[in-house]
Amino acid sequence: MQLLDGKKTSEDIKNEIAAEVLRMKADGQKVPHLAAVIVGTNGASLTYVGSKVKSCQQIGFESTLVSLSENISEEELLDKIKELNEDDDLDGYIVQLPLPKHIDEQKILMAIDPDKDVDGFHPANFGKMALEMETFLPATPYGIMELLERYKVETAGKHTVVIGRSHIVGRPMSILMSRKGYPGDSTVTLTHSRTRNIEEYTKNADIIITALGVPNYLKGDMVKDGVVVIDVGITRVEDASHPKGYVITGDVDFASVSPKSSFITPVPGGVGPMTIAMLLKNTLLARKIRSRK
Ligand SMILES: Nc1nc(=O)c2c([nH]1)NC[C@@H]1CN(c3ccc(C(=O)N[C@@H](CCC(=O)O)C(=O)O)cc3)C=[N+]21
Repeated sequence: MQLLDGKKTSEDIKNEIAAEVLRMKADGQKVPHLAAVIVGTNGASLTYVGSKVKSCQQIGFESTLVSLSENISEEELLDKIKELNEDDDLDGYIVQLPLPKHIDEQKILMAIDPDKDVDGFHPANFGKMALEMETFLPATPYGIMELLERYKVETAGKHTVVIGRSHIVGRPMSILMSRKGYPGDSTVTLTHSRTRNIEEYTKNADIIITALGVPNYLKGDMVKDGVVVIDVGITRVEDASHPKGYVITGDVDFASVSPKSSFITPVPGGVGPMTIAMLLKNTLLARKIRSRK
């Protein structure tokens, strides 16, 4: 069993980006500028946005945090988005999800300028991804592809089973793994809440990618020997014995699954940190594309 160390790999990637930022500076070029919009004060969202800002400082990016009230109207948020689209100094931004219920998420994501959509959530970018064109790949799936590549995990002709069909993880992941080239060329099954007898798929999978948000869902008796397991789940489970009052728990029952696996991501320290690194990589790409125009 080998750990796919997302913490270390994300540090490697950030160091690579930092070196490139230094070169840009030495050339007198503008450094990448990323903004994050956060509506309300969800604890997990704050943690994520906080580490994004910290990472920007670490690698020499400019960053802006746009903190908005939980009670902001959809119209006001759309005005803010328009402002960010028109801000020539800004290379890319994300609108942290989920948004409060009174705001139509789809409408907001559609309003983001696709050239600044470093999350890769806009339909134009999602379409480009599916058609194998150059674009911003959604950060979490992109991070998983990067982990597979850096650890030289074989994917061609393998049976990949994705659990979960969310627009930001499961669905794009299923597309990326079936795309031509490496990592990809996989035969993909996309399973979800309406799938019957899911173990029949997981037991026959060479690679399993779980994006469910159900702590410890995948058990050792659901997988075959030698399986590659990617755990996208990050649920805060209350635990009074820990200083923060919770533990971050994945979708995979690590104790029973890891002995049967060839490669496996830990939680925390797996896919999560990779997501942030790839968001930064997308922002670097956004800056490069904008500097050509
Ligand atoms: N527009 C948008 N884009 C996103 O990419 C996006 C989003 N909204 N909304 C929320 C989810 C979640 N997400 C995480 C990223 C990093 C960690 C991460 O670094 N996790 C650490 C643990 C951090 C902790 O202590 O909570 C780890 O797994 O090791 C977690 C979660 C990005 N998301």
